[in-house]
Amino acid sequence: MKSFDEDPLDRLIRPPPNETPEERADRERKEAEARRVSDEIDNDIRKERAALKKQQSTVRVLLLGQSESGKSTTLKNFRMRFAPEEWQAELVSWRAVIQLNLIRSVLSILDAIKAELDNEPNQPFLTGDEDDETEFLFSDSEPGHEPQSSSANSNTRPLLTGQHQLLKLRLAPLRRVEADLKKQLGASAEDELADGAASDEYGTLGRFGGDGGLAPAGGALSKKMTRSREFSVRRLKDALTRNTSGTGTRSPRSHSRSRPNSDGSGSDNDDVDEATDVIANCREDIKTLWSDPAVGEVLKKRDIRLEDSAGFFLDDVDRIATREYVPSDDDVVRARLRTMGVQEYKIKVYQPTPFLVAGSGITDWSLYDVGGSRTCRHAWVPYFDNVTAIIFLAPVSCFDERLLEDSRINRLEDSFLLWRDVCSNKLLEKTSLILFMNKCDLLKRKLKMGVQVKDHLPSYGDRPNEAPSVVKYLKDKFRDIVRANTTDGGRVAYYYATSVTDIKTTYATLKTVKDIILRDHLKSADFV
Ligand SMILES: Nc1nc2c(ncn2[C@@H]2O[C@H](COP(=O)(O)OP(=O)(O)OP(=O)(O)O)[C@@H](O)[C@H]2O)c(=O)[nH]1
Ligand SMILES: [Mg+2]
Repeated sequence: MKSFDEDPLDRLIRPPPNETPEERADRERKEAEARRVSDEIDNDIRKERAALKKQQSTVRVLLLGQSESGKSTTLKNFRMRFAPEEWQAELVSWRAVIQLNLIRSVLSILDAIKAELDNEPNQPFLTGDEDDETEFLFSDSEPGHEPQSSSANSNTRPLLTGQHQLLKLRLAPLRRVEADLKKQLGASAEDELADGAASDEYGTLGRFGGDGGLAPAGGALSKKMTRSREFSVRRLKDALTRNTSGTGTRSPRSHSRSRPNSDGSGSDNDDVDEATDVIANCREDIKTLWSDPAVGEVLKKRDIRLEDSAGFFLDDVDRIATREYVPSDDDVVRARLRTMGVQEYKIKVYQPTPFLVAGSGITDWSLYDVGGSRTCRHAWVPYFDNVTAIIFLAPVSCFDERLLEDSRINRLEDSFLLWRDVCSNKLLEKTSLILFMNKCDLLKRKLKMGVQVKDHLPSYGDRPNEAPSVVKYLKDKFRDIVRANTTDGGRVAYYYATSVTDIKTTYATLKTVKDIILRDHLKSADFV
């Protein structure tokens, strides 16, 4: 009689009766192989689960916005505060970038001097599309700005003398240093080509063409002149590692010891690379150039405002053009290096209670910094998948400026269109939206100088021409775009007025933003 206690499974796996030793060995071999395969599968499943968990627990933040909106600057602030060791280790390798920024300003002045000495007319920044009359939200009256005619120079007394000619010659070695530094950082010919050759093939996120139809703005020429010297690198981390030692991989000076400094003191530091040495030798000449009233007049006449351009370090020559120069936090935050493609930064952020993940105080963050010019924007979309938060940078001081890559488009208009694309993108439906209305310091400066918002943004009407009122007005506009472009009109976005070159106030904002992102992340991952 069959026992009810008998385990049916046991019966199945029980060795057959009368098993020969050979049969037994064969069975055991097969069983061992089956166990090995089973263990392997279990292992793979475990690994996949761990990877998925890690991916889900990684906070992914995308920095978006047009070119020169402040994305990389925001990222630098973030890394400085939340990955301080890595930041400190990287500081010295930014020296070459800052030196290049400084040289760029000097060479822009030398170009202007050359143009003046050659009696070249001030070239207006034309695109060939000036007939397009389409109006959007913005108008382009810029009272008082008239392009200069080519005969404007001929009747005036010469501003420059032989002294300026001499200064130009003495500073000429900086052209070679510029080329050397770019090579060292790995700025490719392709990158430099991209500087001036942006097409309008891509709209905001690839969907929109330019419909501003506006005449060129006054500041465009000055921007164009400095922009043509702008550079970028394919992989910032690689470029910086090449310079990590500060002097290590950079070529030692070869000729400079025989040359006295422009202050006549002679060079005394043998352990310095050639670029730093040449720049230090040029210090006094750079100062003379920048403080010269006639040069100032030439720049003004040619509508070149270096102070307003990215990576402006001419007021810091005394500190930077030395052999001992080590960049400060502020310098690195203000340094300009155009982003190409998408650059990923992984950092570990320590988060004290109450947002602990599975008992650990550390969260993995992946921050993505993207190139903001129109030709770069098609590269953003693949990163929209599974992104925790977007920090969108909209420079609010740009209400009277044009895109460098398409001078028909007002920069503020471009930011609105881009924000609209982000808000309405299905892939980003669950993503936290954080808007930085950036460059408030420049907005204040511009309004103080008397630039009228309503002249460029007619709908602003007779509201006060003051920063708080402008920021509030723009915030409402951005919020209206969120409401109009999301399925549930109640989607929450977070708005901040920022000046991200101010590292102190930005720290306060970033602390709040970090908490918001983490809270939303934990909520969506069901950790809380
Ligand atoms: N005064 C001022 N300058 C700013 C501010 N934010 C950024 N900048 C400067 O503007 C320049 C451009 O900033 P980036 O952060 O490089 O701009 P980006 O958005 O990364 O630009 P792309 O890499 O071209 O897409 C830099 O020289 C910054 O120092 C700000 O709030 N105030
Ligand atoms: Mg950038």
